[in-house]
Amino acid sequence: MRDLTETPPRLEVQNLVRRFDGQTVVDDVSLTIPAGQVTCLLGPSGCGKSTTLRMIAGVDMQDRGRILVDGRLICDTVFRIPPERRSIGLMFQDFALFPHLSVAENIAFGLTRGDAAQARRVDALLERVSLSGFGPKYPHELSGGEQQRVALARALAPNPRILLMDEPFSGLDERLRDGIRDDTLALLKEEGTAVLLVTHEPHEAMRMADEIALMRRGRVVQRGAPYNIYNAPVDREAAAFFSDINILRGEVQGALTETAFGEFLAPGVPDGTEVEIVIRPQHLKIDFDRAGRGPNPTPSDGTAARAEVVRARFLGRESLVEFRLDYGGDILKATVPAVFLPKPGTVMWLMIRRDRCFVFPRRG
Ligand SMILES: Nc1ncnc2c1ncn2[C@@H]1O[C@H](COP(=O)(O)OP(=O)(O)OP(=O)(O)O)[C@@H](O)[C@H]1O
Repeated sequence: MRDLTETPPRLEVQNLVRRFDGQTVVDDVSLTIPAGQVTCLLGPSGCGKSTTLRMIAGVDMQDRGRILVDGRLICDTVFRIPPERRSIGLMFQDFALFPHLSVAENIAFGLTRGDAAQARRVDALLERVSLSGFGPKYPHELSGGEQQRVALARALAPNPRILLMDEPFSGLDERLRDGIRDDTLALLKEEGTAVLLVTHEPHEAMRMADEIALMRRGRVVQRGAPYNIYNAPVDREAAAFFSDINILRGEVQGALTETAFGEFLAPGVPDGTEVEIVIRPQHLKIDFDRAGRGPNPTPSDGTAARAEVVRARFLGRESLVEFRLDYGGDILKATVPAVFLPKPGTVMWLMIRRDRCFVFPRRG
């Protein structure tokens, strides 16, 4: 129960369910977004992100659940405020600018027509998205990035309480995207709008979000700040969504599991349970062989394991080196933020940053 003196969240989604042809595509999704916060709904293609957004926008209707804006019910399964009265702005991947309207007319589209305040708002937004003087132009005269900025200005013009964005950067040139993401975020923060942004790109969510809601097969499996989602994933799949991962397998005996890197703690896991230890490639440490010996064990990195280089590639920002462990023969990938290209067959020693690996009971 919420304290009645507390300000309600700008957007609250409670237990949304949507089924198509007997298939549940959105399965008990709940979200809360305060004013001024950007939440990214992140997940693979087909997991139900856009369907969730469409229900909040009011262009699709849920089979179960409620949607509230500033504590006021806007939609449940019997009551429904129409989309245009929800004070929710929309911005989609294709920008959907009206081709027969000028830039200024596009931005003014959702505003009360014809007053001086409207003209001022359009001018201010054009200036804010660095398109002063573009008002009389038409969408086909603009680049993709410029169209994106007009679409953003149009969505924000009526001061919506909430802005829903569905893959808003995916139509843009990859090299421009990060700059446009940063500019967009700065504007959203200035306006103080609550934003729900749908994306399948972890990089985009990490860059834009105050909070990430990680979605999989219709369900939100984890919510939290980008740092927490990345560094404390709920399961192996959640870890793998953000980067390549390495997996070591073991069986628990006495709350410990034995690996090539020594023993790992598995507190509370019953004896005989198979576990997976997940490590991101940047959290493997590489050391040289010293006449058949590796570095000494440390409390933070455990025991070193002997391995041979299988392959090394330079990727621009980092080198990716694949190793085969002597013990068990597993292949592990390590990244090094430098040019590091040891020859195949080179013997090296690997250590694992214990504070950066996750132990999960093995599934299926
Ligand atoms: N109107 C519809 N009728 C039937 N099935 C639908 C309908 N809309 C969506 N679906 C199905 O629901 C599932 C979720 O679709 P949704 O578009 O929400 O996924 P998404 O996570 O946004 O994926 P993407 O990133 O590819 O857009 C998909 O399997 C899709 O085929």
